[in-house]
Amino acid sequence: MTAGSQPCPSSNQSHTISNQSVFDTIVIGSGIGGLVTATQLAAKGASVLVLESYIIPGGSSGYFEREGYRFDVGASMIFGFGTKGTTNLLTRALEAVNVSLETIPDPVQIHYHLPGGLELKVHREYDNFLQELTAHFPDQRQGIRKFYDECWKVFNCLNAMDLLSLEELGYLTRVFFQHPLACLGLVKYLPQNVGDIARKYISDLELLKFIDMECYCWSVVPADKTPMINAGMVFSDRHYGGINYPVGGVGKIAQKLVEGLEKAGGQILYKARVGKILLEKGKAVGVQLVNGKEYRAKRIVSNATRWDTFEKLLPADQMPRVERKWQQRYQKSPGFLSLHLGVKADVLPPGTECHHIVLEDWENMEDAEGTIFVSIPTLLDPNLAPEGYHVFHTFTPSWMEDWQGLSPRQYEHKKEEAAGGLIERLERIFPGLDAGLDYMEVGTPRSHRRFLNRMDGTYGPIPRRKLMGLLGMPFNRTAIPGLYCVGDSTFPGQGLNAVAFSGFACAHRIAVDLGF
Ligand SMILES: NC(=O)c1ccc[n+]([C@@H]2O[C@H](COP(=O)([O-])OP(=O)(O)OC[C@H]3O[C@@H](n4cnc5c(N)ncnc54)[C@H](O)[C@@H]3O)[C@@H](O)[C@H]2O)c1
Ligand SMILES: CC(C)=CCC/C(C)=C/C=C/C(C)=C/C=C/C(C)=C/C=C/C=C(C)/C=C/C=C(C)/C=C/C=C(\C)CCC=C(C)C
Repeated sequence: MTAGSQPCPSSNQSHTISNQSVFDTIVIGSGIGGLVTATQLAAKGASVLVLESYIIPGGSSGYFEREGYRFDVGASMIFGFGTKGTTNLLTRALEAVNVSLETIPDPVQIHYHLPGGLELKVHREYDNFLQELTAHFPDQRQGIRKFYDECWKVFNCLNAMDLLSLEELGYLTRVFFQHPLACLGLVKYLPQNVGDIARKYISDLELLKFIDMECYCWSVVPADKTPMINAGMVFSDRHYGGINYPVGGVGKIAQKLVEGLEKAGGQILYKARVGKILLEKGKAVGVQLVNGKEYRAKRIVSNATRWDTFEKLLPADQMPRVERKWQQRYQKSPGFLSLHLGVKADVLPPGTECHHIVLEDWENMEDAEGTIFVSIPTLLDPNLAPEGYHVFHTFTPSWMEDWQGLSPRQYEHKKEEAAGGLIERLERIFPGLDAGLDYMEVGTPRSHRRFLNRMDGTYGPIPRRKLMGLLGMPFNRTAIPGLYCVGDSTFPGQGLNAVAFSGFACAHRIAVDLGF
């Protein structure tokens, strides 16, 4: 990825910001977590300034354009655009600032191509999915139904209530009186992981490996380390609100949120890289950009990862004890090696689905370049590529260590070699892929660190060992008064709908703190 032909940011990108001495809130970073916090607060009447180091908003949900193709940089399978219930947090976040986005329903969440010829589609229709899975494991029929039905129990609890800050006693009391059973249900599942529940119902080892993959492909850890609350959301919402792709690409979500933010009186500044969070008497009072410019606010929110926040924006040697403890529980997941491909349309057989997972040997599921993810968004929105071509985003876990200490030539060579290996493996599913290539741009964890500002290019935090479900994930307040975190290193973790939740919660907590 190079910055060369990035799209221009929206119109008011002059570097002047209204002459305000102290904002109610400054948000560092315009990922979806940061933007949901900002829009929620602006909608409540708070004065908000978002500072984004890049030239467009969105972070991992951004995009870039090359030769008529529009590529999503990271997030590609979008939850949270449902039309009913309370868990459709992206729809709600947009609505709160009077904007909306057209989306295209995806009939199949994932087409799995797994070891031993296990070919399987997760249909939007729950019963169709269960039928297809049961056809592969007929003697596990009951267990399959019971396991996935238990995931629905979690989802139904969440989908019954307003989702706001669990750090705010008034909300907790209200929600408990309104939905006592749903709250008790969630309390029961908060410390649990998927693996233990799956093993209650399922005995077939291959099926348990499949459940591992069902978790791994979004949580980057197997079922034993994946919190049940998150699985309840993912395994049910894909059949409830569904997976829906934004018309115009994933980048539109952030663009619309910015439009809503500005309509509500909030401001955003691009190319504004925060170098330091300013503290006075131990309290966060402002930020300093790397160019020396300072902005002050009553509350500071960091949408940078926890590692970036507490090791770079604040002095690493003064890290609060709770943050050290958090680092003992969670580590950085690998980043991704991403191939952004433009491919001739005739490579794809009719009926090809948008999202694919490819793995040849169960032993390699968690290895670097083990599992391959493919997303072909032009099957839903053809306007993202020139006529007759598709966008073909292929990515696979990859560690920063493998890309360091290389000369520019070695780095380019290694990228080409890795891309060649992935394309060769994908030829089994998409014969003619290599010959049909029209364009290729390769991103590595180094690209993610450079363009998304994520330490080591990580996808996000993963437990170092089996933890008690979600109980170890911090909420939005931090040990530093006046400083909050939002995004995928806060409860409940990775995923656009998950970071949208963290944004709702963070804004709610700040609004109560500031008396809005
Ligand atoms: N990283 C990936 O490759 C990837 C892939 C798929 C999905 N996702 C998803 O993307 C979401 C991440 O969302 P998020 O809200 O946590 O944040 P994010 O990482 O998407 O966005 C953070 C934003 O903060 C900006 N930023 C960081 N440090 C800054 C600084 N010092 N000054 C100014 N700006 C700064 C970055 O440029 C970025 O725009 C998660 O849902 C994750 O699961 C990520
Ligand atoms: C009061 C009392 C007593 C109590 C209380 C209790 C309570 C209330 C509790 C509550 C809780 C809550 C609210 C919670 C919440 C949660 C949530 C919201 C969650 C969410 C989640 C989500 C998620 C996880 C998502 C995710 C997703 C993802 C990550 C995705 C990804 C994807 C990918 C990567 C893809 C790829 C693939 C291909 C391409 C194939």
